[in-house]
This record gives sequence, structure tokens and C-alpha cells, in this order.
Amino acid sequence: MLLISIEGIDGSGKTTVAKEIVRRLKEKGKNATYTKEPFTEDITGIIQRVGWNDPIALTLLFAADRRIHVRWMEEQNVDAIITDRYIHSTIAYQSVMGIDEKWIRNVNSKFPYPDLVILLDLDPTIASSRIKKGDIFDFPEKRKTLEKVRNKYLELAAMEHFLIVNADKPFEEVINSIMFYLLDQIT
Ligand SMILES: Nc1ncnc2c1ncn2[C@@H]1O[C@H](COP(=O)(O)OP(=O)(O)O)[C@@H](O)[C@H]1O
Ligand SMILES: Cc1cn([C@H]2C[C@H](O)[C@@H](COP(=O)(O)OP(=O)(O)O)O2)c(=O)[nH]c1=O
Repeated sequence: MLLISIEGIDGSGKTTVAKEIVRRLKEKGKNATYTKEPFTEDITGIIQRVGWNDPIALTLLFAADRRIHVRWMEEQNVDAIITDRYIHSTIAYQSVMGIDEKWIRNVNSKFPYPDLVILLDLDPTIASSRIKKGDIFDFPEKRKTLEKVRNKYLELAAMEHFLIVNADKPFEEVINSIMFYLLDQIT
């Protein structure tokens, strides 16, 4: 089973892309499933109450949520799981909040590393203008960090060989470039 994570700042197109990848893989006869983080309603509710000022609590809460998510993913009998955010969301967002990256990696070290990480890279101003659905964690202090989060993602992408996609391109171009790469890897 392939574990593919889709990463990027809020509004970069992750949900749309992840769901379309699943649809196109199914069209090709592959058994694929869409999933997302945060995964559990309970922990999402706690994060909403805790707010965006305690990065230690956030790191631990996202990791607890991820543990439950990983157990769920391990039960799936599919060719590919496409997850809309995963470990690198914590590394990018919480390290920018001042948390030591090594500690974040330690806290997440029991979880499977993704086979492929796709980074949708987009300018935060454009990304914010695209957000129509309510942001579940709409904290002003988070919005201010998105430029730094974007740069952290780009740094991780270079180190860990993500597939970087320019999310400023029309959707068809974005998805076609991803599928071109993916179908070559999968078949
Ligand atoms: N390449 C693109 N060009 C223009 N709009 C896009 C593109 N990709 C996604 N969108 C739109 O941007 C909005 C945010 O996308 P979404 O998938 O919800 O982002 P995310 O999950 O990263 O927050 C949606 O309305 C979506 O249709
Ligand atoms: C999974 C995860 C998410 N987050 C943040 C990123 C998003 O701002 C928010 C999740 O909200 P969500 O609405 O899923 O994001 P998006 O707007 O990209 O669809 O939580 C972290 O800070 N750390 C994490 O580990």
C-alpha cells in the first residue's frame, strides 16, 4: 500500500487535488482512498478550544490525532491512501511556532513515513483569497505565519525530495502534472 501525503499552506488546493487523485486512480482501476488530518472530531474540538498560542499542546494533540489516524489507515485494504496533510504539517506549522524540529520528529517517529509527499506551493495571499469554506482553525495568529510555513515546506521539500507543484497554475495543469508523475511510479 502506498501512502501519499498532500501538503501545503491553507488554501493551496490540497483537498481538491487529493480527491481528484483518488478519482483518477480509481478510473485507472486502482483502489485508492481519500483521508485527511486532523482526523478525529474530538481532538479537532480540543484544538479549537486550546487555540493557537500553545505550540507544545498543538504538537501533542496533532500527534495523538495522527496515532488514531494511522491505526485507521492500517486497517484499509487499498492500493493507495491519499492523505490531505500528515506528519510534515506538524513539522512545518509547529516548528515555525518555535518548536524544535527534532522533538517534533521524535514525537512522530512511530508513524510510517509517507512513500511520497506532494507539496502544493502557493503564495499565501493567493491561497487566502481562494479559501471559501470556513477554516476550522481560523486564528489570526496562524494566518500571520503562513509565509514562514511556506518557506519551511520548501526547505523540507528540498531535503526530503518531495514532488513540488506550482499551485498557482490552472487546476487541470496541477493535477495533470501530478498524475503524470504518479502513474509512472505506481504502474
Ligand atoms: N489550481 C487552482 N487554481 C484555482 N483555484 C483552485 C486551484 N486548486 C484549487 N482551487 C480552489 O481553491 C479553493 C481552496 O482549495 P482547497 O482544495 O479547499 O484547499 P486546501 O484544502 O489546501 O485548503 C477551492 O475553492 C478550490 O476549488
Ligand atoms: C495536521 C496539522 C494541521 N495543522 C494546521 C494546518 C491548518 O491551518 C489547520 C487544519 O485546518 P484545515 O482546515 O484542515 O486546513 P486547510 O485550510 O489547509 O484545508 O491545522 C497544524 O498546524 N499542524 C498539523 O499537524
